[in-house]
This record gives sequence, structure tokens and C-alpha cells, in this order.
Amino acid sequence: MTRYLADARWFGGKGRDYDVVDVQRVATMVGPPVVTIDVLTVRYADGGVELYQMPLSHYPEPQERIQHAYLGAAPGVDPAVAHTYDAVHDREAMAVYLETFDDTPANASVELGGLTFHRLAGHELDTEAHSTLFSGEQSNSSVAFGDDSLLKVFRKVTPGRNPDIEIHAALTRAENPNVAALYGWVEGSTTDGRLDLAMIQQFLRTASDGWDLALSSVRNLFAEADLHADEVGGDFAGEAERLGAAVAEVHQVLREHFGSASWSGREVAAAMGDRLTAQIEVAPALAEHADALRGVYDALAALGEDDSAQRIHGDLHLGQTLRVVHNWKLVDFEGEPAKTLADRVLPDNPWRDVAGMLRSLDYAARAVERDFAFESASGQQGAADQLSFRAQEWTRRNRQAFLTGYLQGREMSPAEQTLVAAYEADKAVYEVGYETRNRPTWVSIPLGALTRLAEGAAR
Ligand SMILES: Nc1ncnc2c1ncn2[C@@H]1O[C@H](COP(=O)(O)OP(=O)(O)O)[C@@H](O)[C@H]1O
Ligand SMILES: O=P(O)(O)O[C@H]1O[C@H](CO)[C@@H](O[C@H]2O[C@H](CO)[C@@H](O)[C@H](O)[C@H]2O)[C@H](O)[C@H]1O
Repeated sequence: MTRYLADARWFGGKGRDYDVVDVQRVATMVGPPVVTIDVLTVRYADGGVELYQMPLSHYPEPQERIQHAYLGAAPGVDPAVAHTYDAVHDREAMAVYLETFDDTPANASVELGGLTFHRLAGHELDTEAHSTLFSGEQSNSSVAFGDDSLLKVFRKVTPGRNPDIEIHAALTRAENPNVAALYGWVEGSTTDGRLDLAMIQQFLRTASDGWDLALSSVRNLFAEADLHADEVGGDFAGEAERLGAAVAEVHQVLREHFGSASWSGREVAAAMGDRLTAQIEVAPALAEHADALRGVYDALAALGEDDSAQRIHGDLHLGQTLRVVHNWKLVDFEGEPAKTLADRVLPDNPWRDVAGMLRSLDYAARAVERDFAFESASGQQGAADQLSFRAQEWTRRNRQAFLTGYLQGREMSPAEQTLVAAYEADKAVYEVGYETRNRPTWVSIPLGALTRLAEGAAR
């Protein structure tokens, strides 16, 4: 099991020294097949502990159909459960989850084998649907049941309420159209406390990823050397404006449901300064931007205090948005992966989400610019400048459109301009650290944004 963990794409401890210091069995469901859930405690040599969830299915005989998910045969165990598999790959095991959700009455819960299954009202599950594990780089395991529902099995788990479940539940109960409706969730317990383990929600059959849509719009612009962003096919501005309106609606429901809390510009600016200091250790190239950044944070500190803090998405970017036939949906309300759960559920300023989307629009334009630069044979400075100019043009147009949607047409106040500048700067600092660790060839994108920010600040 330890080797399986090390190779799993959802394991966040790659590249660090660690030991699995404990394995707790939190559930046993007698299907068939027998499905168990183990929670592994991972202790890192450089400090810190994480818990990872392993749902397992067990058989008396090897199962050819899921050989790729085989974890092995433990000597000396009951022969009836001798052969163990990663259950998210196993249709028979996933059917046990689906049937138990189906047996759970609306707005009620059912206990099974150490787990508690909860259901919300409003949807009859298709129990005939077969499960398919989503592929791709993900930090959790998502399993689609036909085109009816999606089970998201959280891999890294933390005692307490999972914000993805908590926020989906609130928005679903409020009938907000900008998320996939939550149908139910599962919780269990370890010696560390109660854990949210998985959630089942509406499968968005017609979804297109917002990041992919934005990239193809930028490519469209770059393909037409003589036309402006508003003149080419594939203009994204209408979508960006609708996305801004969707984010505003979600923020409003979250504020109504969870309430608001006090926000202090001084405290947030200090936290941004601390993040900058820490990230300079990871990415020394940030140091040359430090003065300009601290100027932006000082302006934020001068804003004083108000009650604008509330629950937000916390890690909003185009990759967390899906366009379906009628509207935009936001996904993955787990917050910024680098933060602890306690920090991720704290009220925060909604301009953090807005800044995340503005940064993402810049990323889309700059990612395509990068691809074009790689593939361009000329390598001439003039051509590179022209690409950069056009990327900027796309970004400006779509940032403005997003803000128009978010602000429902009203102008941004000077205080809001200060907020957005600071949150964007802070996000770019985070991104420099993120890219340095995960995708070093992308680090020029947030660094470029910081250079433009410094030029703007100097003017
Ligand atoms: N309800 C849904 N229906 C269809 N696809 C979805 C749904 N929710 C998420 N996805 C897809 O699954 C991917 C991973 O979902 P996400 O919630 O971001 O999981 P992770 O935390 O593993 O990154 C998303 O990028 C999106 O493409
Ligand atoms: O989706 P996650 O919660 O894992 O978010 C992390 O990874 C993102 C990359 O996928 C990263 O986002 C950055 O790259 C995006 C393009 O790939 C871009 O749209 C975002 O604006 C940029 O921040 C995100 O920061 C990180 O938390």
C-alpha cells in the first residue's frame, strides 16, 4: 500500500522524505465485494503530518478486469478478502457507494459499516449507471456514474468539515445555478476526529473547461494577425462577463448563508508581506519585485477595517470553471491547496477570488504567447513584441469584461482598485512559488505580471 501511495498522482508528498506511521481502518462495507476504507498517516521528515484516504475492494480471487489497480495479497489474511484493489477503479465497489446513497432518504442519513451517508433532496440517482474513473492530473479521485452523477473521493483528508461539501451544500440548498448540485456526502471517523470522505453531485454532461475555452479564444486572436480581439471569431468577452456575473451571484449567496466578518487591511497586508518573505526563499527572482510589492501592500494596509470578509472560493481560476449549455459553473471549493484546513475555511475578502480570475485571464493569454514563441521559426524581437502586445490586448479586454459582469456595470471604487491590485500581486507571488515547485518553465508568466505591475506602479 505504501508503494501504491508513493506512485499515486494524487499523493501530495512526492519529492519529500516521509514514513507511513499509522494505518486506521475507518470502514468495512460488506457488498459484495467487501469495501474497506483505510486512512494512512504520513509523517514528513521535514515536519508535518497528512492523512490520506485509501478505499479498497477485496476479493478471494485475483480480478483480471482491475489488474492495473492491484495492491497485492497480504499473507495470513482471511482468504475471502485476500486480494486487494484500489476501489475507485472497481465498478463493483463504486456500486456499493451508489446503492447506499440511493438507500438514504432525502435530507436524512444512513449508517453503514462505520460510515454515515447523507442525502439532500431533489434528485433520483441512476443506480444502473456504471462508474468510470476520471483521468488527468487531479488531487482527488472523481468517478462518474454514467452521465448522471459524480462521486468525488477526497484523497488528502483533514478532521472537520470539508469546505467543498459545506459550500456545495449551501449553494445547492439556495438553488444557486452556478454549481453542480450536491446530492449527498459520506463521513467517517478516525482517532483524530470526524472526517468528510467523499461527495456525490450532479454530473455536468455538457461541460467545457473554462481554461480550454479561453486558450482557444487567444489562439483565434493570434491566428488573425490584422484583427483586434473584438473583431475575431471566438471572442471571449461575452463569456468573461457572464463568468463575472456568476462569481458575483455565488459571493452573494455565500454572504447571505454564512454571514460576513471583519476584515483588516493592516492584517491582510502583513500576511501578504510574510508570504512574500517566505516565497523569496523558494524563488529568489522575486526579490527584485519586493519594493514595488511592499508599496502595493502598504496601500492595502491604509484601507483600514470593514466587515467585507465572508466565505469565498479561495483558489478561483479558469481551470475551476465549467461552461454548460445555459451558464457557468464553479467547481472545487476546497480553497488554496497550500493552506491548512483551518485557514481555508476562514472568511476572506471576495476580491481574492476576483483577483484569481483576473490572474487566470492573464495566464491564458501568456500561455498561448509562450506556445507561439516556442513554435515560431523567426525568433525575431519584433515578432515577440507583437505577440506580447496582442496577449496584453486580449487580457485587458477580458479582464474588463469579467469586472463589468462582477460589478453589474457599476464603476470600481478607488478602494476596490487598491484591493484588486493587492490581491492580484499576492496571487502572482503565490504563483511564482507554485510554478517554481511544480512547473519551472511557467514561472516567467507570474514574474512577467510582477514586472508589469512594477512598471505600472512606477508610472
Ligand atoms: N460536476 C462535474 N461534472 C463533470 N465534470 C466535473 C464536475 N466537477 C468537476 N469536474 C471535472 O473534474 C475535474 C476535477 O474536479 P475538481 O473538483 O477540480 O477535483 P480536484 O480537486 O481533484 O482537482 C475538473 O477540472 C472538471 O473538469
Ligand atoms: O487547481 P488547483 O487547486 O490544483 O490549483 C493549483 O494549480 C493551478 C494550476 O493548474 C494553479 O493555477 C495557475 O495556473 C493556471 C493555469 O494552469 C492559471 O489559470 C491560474 O491563474 C494560475 O494561478 C493554482 O494557482 C494552484 O493553486
